Amino acid sequence: MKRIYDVIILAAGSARRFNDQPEVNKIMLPLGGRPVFDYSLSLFLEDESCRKIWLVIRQRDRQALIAAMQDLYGEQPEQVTLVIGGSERQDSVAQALKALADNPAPYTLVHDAARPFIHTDLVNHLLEGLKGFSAVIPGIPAKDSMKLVKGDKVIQSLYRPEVRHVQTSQGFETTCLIEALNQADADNYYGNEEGELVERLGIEVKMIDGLEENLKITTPLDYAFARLLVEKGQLS
Ligand SMILES: C[C@](O)(CO)[C@H](O)COP(=O)(O)O
Repeated sequence: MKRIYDVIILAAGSARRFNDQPEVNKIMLPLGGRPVFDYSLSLFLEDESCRKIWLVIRQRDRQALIAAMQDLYGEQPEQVTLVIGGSERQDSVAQALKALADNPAPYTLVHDAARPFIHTDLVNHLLEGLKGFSAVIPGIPAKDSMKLVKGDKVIQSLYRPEVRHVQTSQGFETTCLIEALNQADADNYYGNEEGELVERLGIEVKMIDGLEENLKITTPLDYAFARLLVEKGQLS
């Protein structure tokens, strides 16, 4: 099996929507006896197609993360390079791309460390999709109706069958991801996620089916739900 992709795991978020204690990083919280970040880290460590893991962290979490990896693996695994993130998601991805630029893999995946229940099947579907597209992202159908609003005014009702909740991992040809980030930087444009930055280049982005269980731990309620799922043996 060829090691064809690198993954950028984003673990440097400010967790503004999680709590009012910036010193607590949700990706370090315990989930079934190990930290949240280890769920995706271990999946990519075990994936034979994955060459390197660029783990983007906050400077203040560095020591704690190194200590956690020592506990889990005896040492920091050699595939893992720590990168200090920027203030926004996009700045963090840009930092990682800078770090990998000398020797990029053909493909780069971007994953949220706060999505512990990513599955190998999803990673394989992304890689399959990248044979025909420069950017492939997963999404799941919206269950609720979705509306665009400005303040308290409804601007537009979205046609639900065409609406998706976007997930990570997202997969890219590395050259395409670098171009998308460079263009966004040149335009001083900040998007929600990397797929959007590729769209801005006029490049088609393929949507594949995400997984309902691939939830993101954004709020304390999400964390409670994730713990319940692990405790009940629904997910591991
Ligand atoms: C990329 C993402 O997971 C797609 O839904 C989401 O936008 C990440 O958001 P965050 O603000 O970086 O947590």
